[in-house]
Amino acid sequence: MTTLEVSALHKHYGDHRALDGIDLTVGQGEVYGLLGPNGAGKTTLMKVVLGLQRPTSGHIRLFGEPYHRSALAQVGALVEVPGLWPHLDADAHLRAHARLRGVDHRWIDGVLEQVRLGEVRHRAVSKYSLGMRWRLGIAIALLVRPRFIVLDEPTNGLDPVGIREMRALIRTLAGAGTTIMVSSHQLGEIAQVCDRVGVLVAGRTHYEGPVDGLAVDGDLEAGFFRIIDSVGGGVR
Ligand SMILES: Nc1ncnc2c1ncn2[C@@H]1O[C@H](COP(=O)(O)OP(=O)(O)OP(=O)(O)O)[C@@H](O)[C@H]1O
Repeated sequence: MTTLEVSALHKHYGDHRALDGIDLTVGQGEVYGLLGPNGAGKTTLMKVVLGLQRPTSGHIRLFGEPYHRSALAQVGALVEVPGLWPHLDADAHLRAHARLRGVDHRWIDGVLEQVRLGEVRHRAVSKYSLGMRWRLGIAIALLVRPRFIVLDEPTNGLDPVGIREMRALIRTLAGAGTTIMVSSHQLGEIAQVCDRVGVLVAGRTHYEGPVDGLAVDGDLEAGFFRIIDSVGGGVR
């Protein structure tokens, strides 16, 4: 069973083709890495999949069914920096989101443990590190106990410790059977955590397959740049 199938997906802003015929498939239980230079269309793709942007044309299937917004109840997402209230603590954030999404408050304890924020649940978010803020964003996404999680650059701005924690969290979630799509500029991170990758350049899919298949003589970066160079640098 596939979790996500995207075919011939277009999103145009006037004359600008942010997505110019994307094809990709995310299998159930897979950690799928979305790679691509700035402006490749990674965030736009995620927003379209999450129903935050309307596609210009193309097809999406979620959980094996034609796209329908009701399926989004089983999808958790963190796209761009999580919107948090600095003066509130993690507990208050999760209670507010649980109320909004009709989720039982009893999940909150478990979710806080999953992202390892249990000990600081009563500390105001203004005193959190960036890594802790990202983890709270993921905790909010986890409240609905999603089958599929979409994470847009969750290691952006994190130090090596924060990156390692995020990697561990992604692995834990995947180990529990959740399908994950994660975008990143960190090739090494993607290689360590993902089963398969898709490389987008200028709104199109230029590679999809195992991480190893992207590398040239074992060099992931060389493989990545070979793709980008083959499409004129992907500059937009
Ligand atoms: N609302 C918008 N209106 C017009 N153009 C947009 C809009 N959103 C995105 N774009 C353009 O669409 C293209 C794809 O942007 P997108 O943010 O999806 O790329 P990305 O791969 O996520 O880039 P980055 O790695 O920098 O986050 C870019 O050229 C961007 O300028």
